[in-house]
Amino acid sequence: MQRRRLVAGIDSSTQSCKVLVCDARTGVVVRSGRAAHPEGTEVDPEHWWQALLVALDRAGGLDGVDAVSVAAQQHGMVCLDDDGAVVRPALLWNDTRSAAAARDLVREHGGPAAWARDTGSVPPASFTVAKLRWLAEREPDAMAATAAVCLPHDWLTWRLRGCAGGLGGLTTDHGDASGTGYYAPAERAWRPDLLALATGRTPTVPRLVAAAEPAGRTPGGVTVGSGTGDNMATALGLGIGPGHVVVSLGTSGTVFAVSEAPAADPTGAVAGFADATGSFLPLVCTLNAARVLDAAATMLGIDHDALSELALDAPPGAGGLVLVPYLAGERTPDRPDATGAVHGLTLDNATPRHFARAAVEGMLCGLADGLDALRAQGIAVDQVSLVGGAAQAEAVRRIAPDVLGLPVSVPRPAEYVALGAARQAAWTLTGPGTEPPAYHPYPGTLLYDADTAAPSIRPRYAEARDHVLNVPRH
Ligand SMILES: Nc1ncnc2c1ncn2[C@@H]1O[C@H](COP(=O)(O)OP(=O)(O)O)[C@@H](O)[C@H]1O
Ligand SMILES: O=C(CO)[C@@H](O)[C@H](O)COP(=O)(O)O
Repeated sequence: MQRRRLVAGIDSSTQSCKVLVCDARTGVVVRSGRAAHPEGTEVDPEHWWQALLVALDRAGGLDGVDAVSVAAQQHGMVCLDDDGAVVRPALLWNDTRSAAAARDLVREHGGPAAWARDTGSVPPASFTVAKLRWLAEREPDAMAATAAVCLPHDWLTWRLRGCAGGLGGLTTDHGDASGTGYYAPAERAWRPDLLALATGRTPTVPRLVAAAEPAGRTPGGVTVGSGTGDNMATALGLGIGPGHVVVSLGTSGTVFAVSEAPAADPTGAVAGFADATGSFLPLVCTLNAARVLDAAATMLGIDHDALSELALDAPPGAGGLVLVPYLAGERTPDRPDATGAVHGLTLDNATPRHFARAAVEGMLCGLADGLDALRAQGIAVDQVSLVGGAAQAEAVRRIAPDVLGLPVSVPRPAEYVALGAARQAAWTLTGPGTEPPAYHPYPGTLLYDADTAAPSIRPRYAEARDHVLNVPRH
């Protein structure tokens, strides 16, 4: 009898590292492990590596595993010197200190329309290109010491491969590369001119590896897939097709779809990413999702289950109380210096339950704006799937259809980023020219419908949001 083949998928996201070891053919999870990442928007990549080793160990290691792939938080700036050592802690996607650098770059390369045309996106502070410009201006010695620049998943993939080939052995995939700001998704090629514009130099960038192509092997001989960004991996894990939109509520809130055509939104709301299969992944990202609920629960001194119960005990619209959720600044809309705000407070709605409801509604309204931005780019929206840590809250699932204006399906809670990475690893075993295996490992998707009696929540939110956005920048 043939031995069952196993694959490992790794999700190195903002808050933690998760590992799934799965049956290569079906995606059924055989074993799993996780480990926490440190807090903060600037992190020494060594912490990710150590968390990966712990999570992998908890998942039983790579024993019997035929292939492994890493998916990770997008955009993070990992700078390496000539010897391959990390030059300084990585600036993460949610670090906004590069906001002015992003604005300068947009102007210098001819404005938003030119960036959208050339790279599919108008780079905000989150993109690697803006972080590199910040580095060149603020830490020129670190920039001078930077011989190569790569992304979190590139670096972890290289470490898994024992750093084989030195800096020249670094690899990436087209999906994650499309979040750098120096890559053209429509041409599937790097834009060294834009890297030079940001840095004044031409550091080495990783070799682009196609979908289903291996990046190499671990020292123990396990095949290593190209890996990808965490959102691209979610799309692979869910196996989404045209018309199917995903709303992911992790540290970031993302709204995305798979598309056959590259996006180029000059308003900057939609990032025109590539996906991990050779297609495209138009995506809207907010800086404020699960942590808005974390903060609301902390403020009320309760846990997530109690927050969810309270929110469901308050009327739709929270009696006019509106929470604008820009707690970490915001990326969409591009207001890195914005702060959160509470509007419409009255004696009647000044209760924990109204506040809990306003937190859930405010977080979801940010994503509903994202859905509108995707539609404005001609993306069909027939169905919405809700995933990520905050999708586990019953209040989020039940309120989401009212705010998003669509029925919402909630796939069984699972680690879809890690599952997508595992699916990519399995695909690497069959190689280019083949289809990825069909994974249906999680029956039990729940469908939530809109409450037809719910008042419209979004107009009030839009009023409060615009009030916040109209506060002059200082
Ligand atoms: N039941 C729940 N209700 C609301 N939020 C939750 C719940 N369970 C987990 N979370 C939140 O989800 C977040 C982690 O989600 P995850 O998708 O793993 O994030 P990331 O991929 O960014 O690391 C944390 O902020 C956590 O507090
Ligand atoms: O910046 C983006 C997408 O452009 C984020 O979605 C990051 O990729 C982080 O993801 P999570 O840790 O929130 O999953």
